[in-house]
Amino acid sequence: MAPKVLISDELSEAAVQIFRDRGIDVDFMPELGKDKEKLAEIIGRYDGLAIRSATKVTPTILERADNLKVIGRAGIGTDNIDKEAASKKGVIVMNTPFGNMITTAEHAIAMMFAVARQIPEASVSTHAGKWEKSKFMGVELTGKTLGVIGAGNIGGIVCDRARGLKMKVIAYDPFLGEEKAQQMQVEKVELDDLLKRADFITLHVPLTDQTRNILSAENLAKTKKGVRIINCARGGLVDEAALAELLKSGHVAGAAFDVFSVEPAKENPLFNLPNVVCTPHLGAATTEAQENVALQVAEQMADYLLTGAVQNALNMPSVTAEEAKIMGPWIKLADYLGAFIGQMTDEPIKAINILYDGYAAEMNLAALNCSLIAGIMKQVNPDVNMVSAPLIAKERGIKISTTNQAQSGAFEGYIKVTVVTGKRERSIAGTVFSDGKPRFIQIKGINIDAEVGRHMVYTTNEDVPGIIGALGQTMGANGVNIANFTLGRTAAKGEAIALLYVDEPVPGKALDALRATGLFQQVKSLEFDVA
Ligand SMILES: NC(=O)C1=CN([C@@H]2O[C@H](COP(=O)(O)OP(=O)(O)OC[C@H]3O[C@@H](n4cnc5c(N)ncnc54)[C@H](O)[C@@H]3O)[C@@H](O)[C@H]2O)C=CC1
Ligand SMILES: O=C(O)C(=O)COP(=O)(O)O
Repeated sequence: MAPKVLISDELSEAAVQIFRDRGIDVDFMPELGKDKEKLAEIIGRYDGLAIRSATKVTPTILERADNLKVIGRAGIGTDNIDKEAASKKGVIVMNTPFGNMITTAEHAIAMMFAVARQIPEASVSTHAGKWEKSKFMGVELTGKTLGVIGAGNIGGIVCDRARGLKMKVIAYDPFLGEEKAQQMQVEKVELDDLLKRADFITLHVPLTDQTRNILSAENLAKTKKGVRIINCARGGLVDEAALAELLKSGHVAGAAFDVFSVEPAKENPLFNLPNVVCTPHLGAATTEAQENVALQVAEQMADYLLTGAVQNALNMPSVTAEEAKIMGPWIKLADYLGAFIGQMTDEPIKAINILYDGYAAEMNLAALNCSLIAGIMKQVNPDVNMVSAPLIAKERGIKISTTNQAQSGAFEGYIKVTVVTGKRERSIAGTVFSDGKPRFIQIKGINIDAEVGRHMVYTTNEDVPGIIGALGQTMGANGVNIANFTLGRTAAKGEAIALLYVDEPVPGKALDALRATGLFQQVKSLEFDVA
């Protein structure tokens, strides 16, 4: 059945066409962004959800999103998505980090001009036939100091455009390297220095716990008298009430805001103050940007739903379409290795150590790790997937380490996983043969060559005569048909293991009967997600 995607925001219709062209069923219901009850009611039907900033993806929505695999944000900011809840639910969150950055930077520059020359108010007055030429005295930008808070993609473009306007640009961004700042020809400063020196301040940081209220009442009070403040990033970054007071007192000469702490903003402390320019979150609102982000998000979501390729995800490593194709069997192998060891382990896991050898070490290890950890964690919670597994493992305090090494043996490459519990260490290794089939190649250090079956039985025993007979007889007596089996041992009369392939899940009484023979140290039925 074709995957189903819901578009619950005002995306360009270009996205609808892309989904359809790629064989995805799509419902275009932009009104749902404002109707959280209705969204919660129907979200369960969809594999994908495409949004902008109006749709709030809350834990309540995610709770009902039983089929959801991917949320695509046609834009940059994802503060309207509860990413932790999405990760726990195993839903990938992706955005389009570049599609609207130029447009948004241009809006910030436009807002800076608008507030420097009071263009909106002058326009309203002129329309009213007032001709108030002396009322609207402005300031020049040339030679003024622009303080940029957050010099990433958008902030970086703003810096570039501002330098073109002959402004002196200073930037506060703890993650901006000195070398990069030099390349951008901006002076990297501390926040207090920026607040003290800037004639104009523009914000370009995401809204996070660290940036919330970054222009607090206290920080606003440190600004230079006559400063003008532009916010085209997010509401919540500036204390709007404190700013309103400083505007009224004349300490702040003007403000230009595109974003507000509550949106849609029906009322706000900044509304109706002189020289405050407001736009309704128009930063990304150009035909070019909307086309870019809609096309990109639809392609990315379709790629993921149809091929497993992951691009621009915030809670999952990227996997290109090409990698998804080559790595498919290896991702499956990682899942099987995890599933094997997860089913064998009853005690709390302390650490998972993963070794990648040869060919395997050259792959996208982050994605293989996610699959392997998911294979293990699924045994405890069947809802875990590649997205949620690392988070759940971390929550349980499981230490994960990976090592990679050049080809060391007969195989072109392999993966070996060792799980450490309070009682023991257990390991299994596997590879993918040229037929594209994953194989287990070593269990407990004993070499074996075993394909992966849907229903299997694993036994360990001392290598003595009569074991195979006992296995066959006991299974037969309990109505279990053995399709195939594989054996391995350390040495003659040493430790031996057997893997049986059976047609159906093995009944408990058959396993008990095997145990009752007294011939086996371990008897365990195993299930694998084999198509
Ligand atoms: N008004 C609108 O329509 C639009 C608004 N935006 C907003 O703009 C934000 C920035 O977008 P991009 O530049 O593309 O993101 P980005 O990730 O390229 O840049 C953000 C920068 O902020 C810096 N940063 C993070 N924490 C900081 C802190 N505590 N103090 C100072 N700097 C910090 C980062 O180091 C990074 O360089 C988005 O997160 C979004 O909220 C984006 C697009 C449109
Ligand atoms: O991309 C972003 O972060 C934006 O804020 C744009 O928001 P919008 O898609 O216009 O609702």
